[in-house]
Amino acid sequence: MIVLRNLVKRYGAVTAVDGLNLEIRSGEVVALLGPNGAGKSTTIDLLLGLARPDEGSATLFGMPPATAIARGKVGALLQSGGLLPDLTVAEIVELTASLHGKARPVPEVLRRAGIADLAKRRIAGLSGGQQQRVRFAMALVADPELIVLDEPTTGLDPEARRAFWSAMHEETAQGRTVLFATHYLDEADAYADRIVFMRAGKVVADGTASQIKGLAAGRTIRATLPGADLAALAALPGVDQAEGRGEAVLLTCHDSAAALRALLAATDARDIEVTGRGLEDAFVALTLEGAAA
Ligand SMILES: Nc1ncnc2c1ncn2[C@@H]1O[C@H](COP(=O)(O)OP(=O)(O)OP(=O)(O)O)[C@@H](O)[C@H]1O
Repeated sequence: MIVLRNLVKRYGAVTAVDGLNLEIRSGEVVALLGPNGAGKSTTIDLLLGLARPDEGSATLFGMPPATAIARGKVGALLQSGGLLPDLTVAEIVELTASLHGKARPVPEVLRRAGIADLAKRRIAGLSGGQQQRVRFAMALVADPELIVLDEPTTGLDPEARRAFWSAMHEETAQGRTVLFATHYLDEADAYADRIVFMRAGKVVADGTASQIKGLAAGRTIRATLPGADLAALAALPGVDQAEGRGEAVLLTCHDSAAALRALLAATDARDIEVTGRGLEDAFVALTLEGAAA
């Protein structure tokens, strides 16, 4: 559905996107994650045809982006712009609908975006979060097969974020493909089937949330073990490092199952907890790797 081949975009001395390759298949929900300035928004601009690549190509549905968009196959929610302040909420969504051959009924779309009660309000008087929901309604109204969202929940309060994702869930249950850029690790973890991690204009990791978390290597075992011999624990199979914490020990492991078996066989450890690393650890690890490179 989306094919990006060797995409390069330069702004003067800055290479915002640096030889990016990405394919997204129909029905996938993909998060584009990465630190500030990684090139997420530029990638979205290139795939929507809003910026021209210096090298490489972007195709949507096998067509140039502008053609796919003109056919109403793509709905997009961008970070800013796109709202005419003097129109009412219903008017701007109707105007967007009128630009497309097929469109969903406007009242249904306003309900889905949680703004049915704002239909007669002028855009200029809305809060930032309410305007963001209007953009969401505009993205949905053409009944697109692909929805592209650049940081869709920025400016939304926690309840509005939850409502937004619940609405998105209903949309994806109908088989839509979604690509969203986000800074919120919990959103990528909870809502994406696949996370594409970008850094310095390149894709540096691509997989399910648990595969990406796995890149922050290993799990931690915590157990109560008074008077532990830390050197002996560090030498157990599967263990990389052993640290003391009062009466407890903390084992960093590359193979937690082997470490657990050995720990139980060799010691009287009790109150044992095994925890995986989170997406935050992976985010920091992937970002720092780049800083060191
Ligand atoms: N119009 C522009 N002119 C000059 N530089 C730009 C322009 N747009 C982006 N850049 C630069 O390209 C790089 C990538 O920016 P981009 O906005 O794509 O990153 P991002 O991952 O979306 O960041 P953020 O998470 O902060 O929104 C940054 O260094 C940015 O300063």
